[in-house]
Amino acid sequence: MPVDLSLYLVTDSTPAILKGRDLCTVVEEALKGGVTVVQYRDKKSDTGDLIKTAKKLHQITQKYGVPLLINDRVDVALAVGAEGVHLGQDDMSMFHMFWIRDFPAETDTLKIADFELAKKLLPQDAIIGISTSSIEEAKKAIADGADYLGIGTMFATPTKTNTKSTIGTAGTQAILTAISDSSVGTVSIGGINHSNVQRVLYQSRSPKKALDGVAIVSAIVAAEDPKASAEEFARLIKSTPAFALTPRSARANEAEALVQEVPQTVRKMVEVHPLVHNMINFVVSNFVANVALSIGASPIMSPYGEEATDLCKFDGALLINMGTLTSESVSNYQKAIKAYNTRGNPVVYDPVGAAATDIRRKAVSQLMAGGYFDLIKGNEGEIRQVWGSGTVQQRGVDSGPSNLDGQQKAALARDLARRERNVVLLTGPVDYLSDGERVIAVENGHPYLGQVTGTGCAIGTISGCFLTAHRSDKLLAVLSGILMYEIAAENAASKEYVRGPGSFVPAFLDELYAIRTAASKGDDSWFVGRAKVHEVKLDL
Ligand SMILES: Nc1ncnc2c1ncn2[C@@H]1O[C@H](COP(=O)(O)OP(=O)(O)OP(=O)(O)O)[C@@H](O)[C@H]1O
Ligand SMILES: Cc1ncsc1CCO
Repeated sequence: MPVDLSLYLVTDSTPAILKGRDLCTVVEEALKGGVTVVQYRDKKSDTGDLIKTAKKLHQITQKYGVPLLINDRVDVALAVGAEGVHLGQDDMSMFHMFWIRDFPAETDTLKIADFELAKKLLPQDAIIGISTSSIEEAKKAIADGADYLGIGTMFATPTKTNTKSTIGTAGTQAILTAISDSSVGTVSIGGINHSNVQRVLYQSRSPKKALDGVAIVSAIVAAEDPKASAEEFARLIKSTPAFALTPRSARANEAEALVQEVPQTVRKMVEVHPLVHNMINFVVSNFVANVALSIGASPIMSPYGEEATDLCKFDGALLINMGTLTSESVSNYQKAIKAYNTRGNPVVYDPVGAAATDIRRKAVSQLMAGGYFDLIKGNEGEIRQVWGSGTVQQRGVDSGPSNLDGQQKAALARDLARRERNVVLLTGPVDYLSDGERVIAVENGHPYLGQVTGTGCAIGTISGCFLTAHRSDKLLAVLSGILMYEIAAENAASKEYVRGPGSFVPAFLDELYAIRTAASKGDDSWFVGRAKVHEVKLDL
C-alpha cells in the first residue's frame, strides 16, 4: 500500500511531553498542520486503555485520510481496524507477551518472528514498518517484506535514554546506500527538530536513495502549537532540494502512482460530505451549487466576510472567486481568509479576470499579500497575472490567446506553486497541476466545458471539497476532483441526446451524480482506464 511518509508523527503520552493536554487533540492539531502518518506509541497503558485511545485516534486520522499505525501491538491494530503496525527489534515485544498470556496453547508462537505473525494476522494491505539501526537489520526487514523502515536513532535525545545506537546522518546514509536497489520506504527517527530536519534529509541521502520522510515525536507533541510546528516541518521538508529530487518520483512514474489513489480519494470525499463556503460570482453561483450537491458536498454561498467566523467552524473549505468583484469584496475576502487560515482549513483562490482590469490586478496583489491559499486555480491569463508577468491583458474573463506552449505552462504552474508553497492549477484544454515539485498534465474533459460559463469556477469549489476530505496530499486531492469532473463531462458529452452546451449541462450534473453514487457503493469501475494524465518533466 503506497503511503506518504514525509511527515510521520509518533505519539508520546508521557506527562512531561503532553503537559496535561489531551493526546487526541494534539494529534488532530498536528494533522491539520500536515502530518501524513500517525503512529500511536504507548508502552505503558493497559490493553483496554490502548484500544480506547487508538479507536479515538483512528476516528480522527480517518477524517484527514491519514493512516494510523500502532506501535508493537498487532492486537490493538486489529481491534480498532488501524491501517498497520510499527514493530521494534525487541526480542520479546509486548505483542508476544499479550499473545502468550491470552492464548497459552499458542506458546510456540514465541519462535515466530513478530513480523511473520503480524503479516499473518493483519489484512493483506496493512502497512508494516520495522525499526532498523544497521544494514543487517535493514536487509532482513526488506527480505521479510516490510513496507517501510524506521531508521535510527538519528540523534540522541534527552527523553530516550536507552537508545541502542545513535547512527547520525552518516550511519543512515550507509544504510540507504546498502538498500538502494529496494523500493522500501524509509523514515528517519530520533531527535529531529525544525533546525536539523533539512540537514537530516540532505546529508543522509545516498546517490540512489533518499529518505522518504522524517518521524517526529516531541518537536510536535510537546510543541506549544502542534499545528504550527507540523506546518513548519511540512514547509521545511518540501523545500529541501535533495528531498524534492528523489523520493517517490524516483521510484515510479509519479502520475501512475497518483492515479492509482484517485478512486479511493473520491470515495473518501463522498463519505466526508464536506461543506464548501463559496464567495463566488453571481453569474455561476447556482450552477456551482448544483455541481457541489451532485458530487455529494454541501455548498453555502456567502459573500459576507464576517460570516466566516461561524462558517469556518464546520471545518470545510473556503473558495474565493472574484468574478463579480465590487468595492466591498476584497475586505470581505480578507476577513474570511483570515478565519479559515487561522483554523487551518483549506482556502482556494480563483482570480477570475485577474488580468482584465487594473482594479482586479490590485485585488490580486492585496489578496496574495494577506493570506495563504492552498490552491490557486485559473486559466493561463489569470495565473500569469498572479505570477506577476506584468504584460498580460485578458479580454474579460476569457484567458485570451495563449502565448505559452505546454512546457511553459507546466513551468509557470510549478514556479508559482513553489513560490507560494501550495498547489497551482492552470486550466485549459490541457490542465497543468503542480505542487512545486510534481507537475501533472490532465488531458481529460470535453470542448463543451469551454462553452459553458462556470465550468472553471466549479473546479475551484470541487477542489475545496477534495482538499477538505484529503489533507495529506493536496496535489492528489485536486487531481482526484479534476478527474471526477472531467470524466463526468466526457460521459455526458457522449450521450446521444446531448447536442450542444445547453443539453450538456443537465447531463453533466447527472453524470457527476452517477459517479458519486458509484463511489459511495465502493464501485470504482467509472475510473478504470479513463485517466489521461502524465507527468511533465521540466529541465530546470
Ligand atoms: N477544449 C477543451 N477540451 C477539454 N476540456 C476543456 C476544454 N476547454 C476547457 N476544458 C475544461 O474545462 C474546464 C474549465 O476550464 P476553463 O479554462 O474553460 O476555465 P475558466 O476559463 O476558468 O472557466 P469559467 O470562468 O467559465 O468558469 C477545465 O477542466 C478544462 O480542462
Ligand atoms: C461571465 C462572467 N463574468 C464575470 S464572472 C463570469 C463567470 C465566469 O467566470
